[in-house]
Amino acid sequence: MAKNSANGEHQATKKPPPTPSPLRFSKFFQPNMRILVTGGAGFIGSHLVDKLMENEKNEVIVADNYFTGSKDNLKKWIGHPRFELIRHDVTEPLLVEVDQIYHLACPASPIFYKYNPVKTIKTNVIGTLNMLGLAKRVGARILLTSTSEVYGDPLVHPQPESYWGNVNPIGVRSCYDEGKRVAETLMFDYHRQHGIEIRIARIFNTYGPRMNIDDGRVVSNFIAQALRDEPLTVQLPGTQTRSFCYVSDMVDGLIRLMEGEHTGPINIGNPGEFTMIELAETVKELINPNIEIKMVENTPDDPRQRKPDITTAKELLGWEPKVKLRDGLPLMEEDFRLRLGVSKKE
Ligand SMILES: NC(=O)c1ccc[n+]([C@@H]2O[C@H](COP(=O)([O-])OP(=O)(O)OC[C@H]3O[C@@H](n4cnc5c(N)ncnc54)[C@H](O)[C@@H]3O)[C@@H](O)[C@H]2O)c1
Ligand SMILES: O=c1ccn([C@@H]2O[C@H](COP(=O)(O)OP(=O)(O)O[C@H]3OC[C@@H](O)[C@H](O)[C@H]3O)[C@@H](O)[C@H]2O)c(=O)[nH]1
Repeated sequence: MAKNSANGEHQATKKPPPTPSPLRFSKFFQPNMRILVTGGAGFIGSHLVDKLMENEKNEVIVADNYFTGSKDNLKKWIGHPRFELIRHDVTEPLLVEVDQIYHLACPASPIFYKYNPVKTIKTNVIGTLNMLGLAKRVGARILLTSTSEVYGDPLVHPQPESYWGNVNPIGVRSCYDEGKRVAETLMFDYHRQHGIEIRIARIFNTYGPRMNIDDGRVVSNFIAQALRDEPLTVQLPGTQTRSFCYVSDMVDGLIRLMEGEHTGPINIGNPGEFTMIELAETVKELINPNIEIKMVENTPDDPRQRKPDITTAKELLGWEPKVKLRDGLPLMEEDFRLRLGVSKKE
């Protein structure tokens, strides 16, 4: 068992970080916090950018290759003096002077991460190496958005951070879940070997406005299907469970982790657990009671259960989610209605 890693006990021999720019000590220059968000044009990333931009002391730089993200998600910030957007693939090195790095860049929906698995694993491994190299060079603190998928098809339920997981290393999901596991390893090796300040969030299924309409993940699929009067496609057996976190809660957890004193890994997710049949029934009840629920084939290695143990997040970050599924779904419905051009029937 890992020795309580969530308590930040992996301190090891620390080298001092590089000396900050002389401007940092200038009496006349009050520098802002310069923050890089990789994958900031995506779903969680763009909500994180919105929150970071609310603080006038923050300058935000987004680096994204637009594989699953879009400039549209950031349109309100383009042209803002504290905001910069760079088309950049994290598998290539990046040199920017920053104080913090939120490293999110990686396709997250299974249909997208399986589309080009070699690219997905390169994004996780080479992309994380590049961002760690940057953190080392400029002395930045770096937060990795890891995933509940590091627990694979978990044999321990709910999943605490101390659980090492049950992952198929050669399956069709491995490019993502093994990729994230290696990314976590790299984070800790840079921390132990080079004294880099790291933070690791293990994110559980997150949903909310701005998800791609055809993203392929279950909540966006069901809402889009309900609004298009199409059957809700529950993949067999339908008894598999997930725990869904609303995006504003997620962003709050990520910022607390970055600003706090603990390396993690820390689970960030909502412990409310639902079977996929229950989720379909809830969407049907809330959005379109006339819709059919259809059972369809599943894909290999689909985890049968998933629920975060968030004791660590509560204790170390003072964080817990506030938005219940029944309250979050209508907020997402509103956004999907606008984008699909489907108005509510009176
Ligand atoms: N949403 C979830 O339920 C969830 C759960 C666990 C972990 N995560 C993690 O959170 C992060 C964000 O997820 P999301 O749901 O917002 O996904 P998303 O697909 O909406 O966003 C990912 C962003 O990364 C960009 N990107 C992908 N590959 C890149 C590359 N090589 N270089 C630069 N940019 C690249 C995409 O264009 C996109 O803007 C990911 O790291 C994901 O693994 C998400
Ligand atoms: O239309 C659908 C889509 C999906 N599903 C089911 O819904 C469950 C959740 O599937 P999703 O594709 O939304 O997401 P998964 O939980 O499999 O993976 C996610 O996990 C955490 C993150 O790292 C990623 O966002 C993603 O990999 C699965 O059991 C899947 O079989 C359906 O029943 N119907």
